[in-house]
Amino acid sequence: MMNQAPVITIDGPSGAGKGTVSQLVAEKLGWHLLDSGALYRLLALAASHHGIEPDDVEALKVLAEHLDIQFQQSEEGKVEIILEGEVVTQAIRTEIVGNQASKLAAIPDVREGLLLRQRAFAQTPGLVADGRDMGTVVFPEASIKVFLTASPEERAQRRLLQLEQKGESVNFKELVQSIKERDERDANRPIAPLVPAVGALVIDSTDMSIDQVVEVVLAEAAKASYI
Ligand SMILES: Nc1ncnc2c1ncn2[C@@H]1O[C@H](COP(=O)(O)OP(=O)(O)O)[C@@H](O)[C@H]1O
Ligand SMILES: Nc1ccn([C@@H]2O[C@H](COP(=O)(O)OP(=O)(O)O)[C@@H](O)[C@H]2O)c(=O)n1
Repeated sequence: MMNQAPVITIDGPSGAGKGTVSQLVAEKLGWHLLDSGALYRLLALAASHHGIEPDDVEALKVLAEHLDIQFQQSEEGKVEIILEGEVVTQAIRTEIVGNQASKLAAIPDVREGLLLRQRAFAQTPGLVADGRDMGTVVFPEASIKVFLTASPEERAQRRLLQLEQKGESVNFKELVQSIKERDERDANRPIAPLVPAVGALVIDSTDMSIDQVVEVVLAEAAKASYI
């Protein structure tokens, strides 16, 4: 499928900073944003609401194709995520939902069910897409592909701070373990595994600030004359 609008893909493991960087780059460019992980998280939450078991592939595929979701801009400019009429912006961000999402994301029919929905985000003036397979599968024609990573300990530390800021208490060792398990599952699944796309710019953000990472991506955008 050819996408008319330019696309920047930012893939990588959990806690690498994809969501934060994608949002800042999209704001700077005035482009749309696709948080593809949110779709897998929403599917996991919806499946649990509907009592659909992880092995009921047919029901999961139908659910993926018909997920009733909305991304609504609030008055303060924040995006609220609505699932079947209920605000779930925070509810989808727990480690439990992330883990469940990663299990469902290994099912080929589920990925197929979400594919067209993701491609539909590629609208003018452009799209910044964040996930695991944005550059490899969903937008293989993307003009700029980034693979953003950081050490597992650094990613767990960032996630810890993020969860603590939200008032959640988490055990650091369990978090490192959970992140490593999720990385392993995402990287070793047979379909759309987490790997850098051919030609991707690999950024290891372990010792970089958010602003430094954003600068590197914007420099690529400038080279492509998007700025
Ligand atoms: N380079 C960085 N240095 C320090 N903290 C970062 C960096 N990038 C992201 N963070 C923080 O780490 C947390 C996880 O980032 P997030 O964008 O949610 O990662 P991802 O989408 O890859 O899972 C956030 O609290 C974010 O502010
Ligand atoms: N494009 C994508 C995005 C997410 N996912 C899956 O969905 C899970 C949650 O994604 P996420 O991007 O919200 O996770 P974090 O990086 O924020 O922890 C991941 O662990 C992946 O298994 C995927 O398979 N493909």
